[in-house]
Amino acid sequence: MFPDVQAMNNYINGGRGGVGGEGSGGGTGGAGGHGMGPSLNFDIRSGGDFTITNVEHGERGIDILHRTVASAAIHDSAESYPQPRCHPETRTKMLEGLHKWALDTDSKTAVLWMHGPAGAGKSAMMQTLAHQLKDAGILGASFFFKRDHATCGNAKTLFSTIAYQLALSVLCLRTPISQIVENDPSILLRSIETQIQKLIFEPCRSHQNDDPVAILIDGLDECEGHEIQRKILRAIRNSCSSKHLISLRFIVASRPEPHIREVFDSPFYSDVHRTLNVEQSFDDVHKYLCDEFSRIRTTEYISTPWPSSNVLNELVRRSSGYFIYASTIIKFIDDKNYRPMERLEIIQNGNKTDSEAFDALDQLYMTILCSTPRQSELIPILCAIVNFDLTAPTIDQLFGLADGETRVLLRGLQSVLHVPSNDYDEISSHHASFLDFLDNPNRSKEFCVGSLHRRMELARSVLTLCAGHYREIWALSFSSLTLARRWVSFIISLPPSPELWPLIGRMNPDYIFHPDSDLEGMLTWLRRIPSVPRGLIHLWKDYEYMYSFGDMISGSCGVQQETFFQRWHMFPSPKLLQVLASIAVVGHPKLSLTHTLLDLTWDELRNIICSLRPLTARPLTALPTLHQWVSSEFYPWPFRDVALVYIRRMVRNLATPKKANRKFR
Ligand SMILES: Nc1ncnc2c1ncn2[C@@H]1O[C@H](COP(=O)(O)OP(=O)(O)OP(=O)(O)O)[C@@H](O)[C@H]1O
Repeated sequence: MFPDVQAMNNYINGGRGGVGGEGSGGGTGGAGGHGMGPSLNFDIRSGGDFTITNVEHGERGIDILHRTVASAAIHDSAESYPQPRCHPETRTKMLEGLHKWALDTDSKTAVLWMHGPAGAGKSAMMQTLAHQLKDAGILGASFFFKRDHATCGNAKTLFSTIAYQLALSVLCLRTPISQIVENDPSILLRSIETQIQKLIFEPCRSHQNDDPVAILIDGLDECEGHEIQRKILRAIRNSCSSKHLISLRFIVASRPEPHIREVFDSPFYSDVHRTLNVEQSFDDVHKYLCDEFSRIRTTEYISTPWPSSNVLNELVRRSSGYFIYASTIIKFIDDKNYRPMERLEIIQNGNKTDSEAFDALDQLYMTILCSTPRQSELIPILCAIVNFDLTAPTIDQLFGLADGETRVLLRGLQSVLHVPSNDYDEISSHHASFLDFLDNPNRSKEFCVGSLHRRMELARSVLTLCAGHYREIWALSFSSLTLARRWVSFIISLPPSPELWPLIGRMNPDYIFHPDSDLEGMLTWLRRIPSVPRGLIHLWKDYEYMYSFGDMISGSCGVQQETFFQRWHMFPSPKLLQVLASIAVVGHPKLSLTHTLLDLTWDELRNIICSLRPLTARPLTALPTLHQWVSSEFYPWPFRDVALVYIRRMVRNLATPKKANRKFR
């Protein structure tokens, strides 16, 4: 299993019909008895993230597999639209070479590593290649990693997503892959080595397909964790040693990060892979710019020849042959809020002295930022965008701005930022290089958001927001949840500063208890400084205890509830039993739910849970397990009470119509 994965497998078995009635004499049989509804068995494993797999009895493996798929990672996913694609007649040679290699059944190599710097055009090539291979009928699967994305930013579903696509694209693999999952659905929660082995290599070893099958993995460096990235490469390599009836061709694209290069350069990979460096291409950029300017001329009814060939050549030179520069200036010039010719003039008037690849890009970003009004208000917003994934309304709230103000402030940055027109998608950068640029003081100078001063300013805004009321609708938006989850890691990345203590002490715990909150990290951070008030450490120790309480229960070897209380000569209060029942039912990271549903203040909840600390701190304390709390014969009523509170709440929610068009994730 992945480390830190919590999993719940629900096995849902179909209902049984009642026995038939008895016949009497020569008459007809009596009516059938009562049937039994479906039964639900669940098994819970502990860890960090939580995955629920409902396995319906008799369900096909392919359907079980489908539910784990990271659909946004697939090359033609609607969720990730628009994906970068190569402009027609660009990168043709490299694409042809890749195509040929993927088709070559005699090739000695089974893995190709495509590398190139940020913005070189790797993803655009991988997208284009995926479509070409699909048309040629040899695309087995694709997976496009996206940094920090919930499903595409890590490797948890990499091989199940690939296996699912293989089952659909290679006819002879459909039944074996489906059968493997059907026989053992827990395969989807195993280590990546086991998954690749069982879901991909074993079926390919025993089934025959004449054509090779290509598997494209883009942006390996965007997958969370260097060690996982290495593991993926090792797992792929291991497969090359065994004989398959189906020839698999892996194309892996990434930036040339040292830890990835090390794996490919090691003897382990020596004779099974090829490399392809995505190099600069001035001709391709020239072609792209010519075509794009011609398109803009037509759509904007510009009759004069524009731009002149000198200007065009200068732009090509400044791009250093990389598309990131070219595509950024086209987005800047093609902004429907402005006149294209004036926009091009702004670009031309930027400082022209540097020729290094990304100096030109930096100048471009500088020029774009300098052309925006209200820069001093813009910088804190950019700092928030660099550190968190946020929607425009969340940013309005974070900085106490009037509704819609963030959109107004970001209007001039459309060429570098994607600001969705709806209120529930997060603002993102068109290209990661813009965020890298903003973070680096040597590059972005006065616009830099990576300085300590800027980050402290953001920390104050975040903590002030988190000290306030937890608004339910606001809290349901994905971006505010991201903020609530990530604020701890952001704060503890700062050097400790006394000016933050009062704000940290005033935080509303609704923002604290989330599945990914690093409370231990926060406490370590606070303890590092001798001047931190003791009361603050005490408060956070309590929070940490409250948060870890559920873990203690689930990790315990288990004793009966009444044994537990008798052992410590304790007579549990009704409230304590209700709190335990609620934690057992909704889980400990969701303490906010227990606090709201049982109508307890945070101080009350803290006192109740922390009253158990002296008992659980004693060595060899065995706590009842979750199951024992829930099924207690000695104190059964708190569970009944809690169940009633929850049912009432659910009925009330069902009776309240939801706001139309609001997207909850
Ligand atoms: N051949 C091309 N034709 C048109 N646009 C391109 C081409 N190649 C890249 N681009 C554009 O250049 C920008 C950067 O390209 P891309 O995202 O593919 O780079 P990358 O090498 O994958 O970068 P990173 O390593 O940062 O992920 C994108 O906006 C993309 O649309």
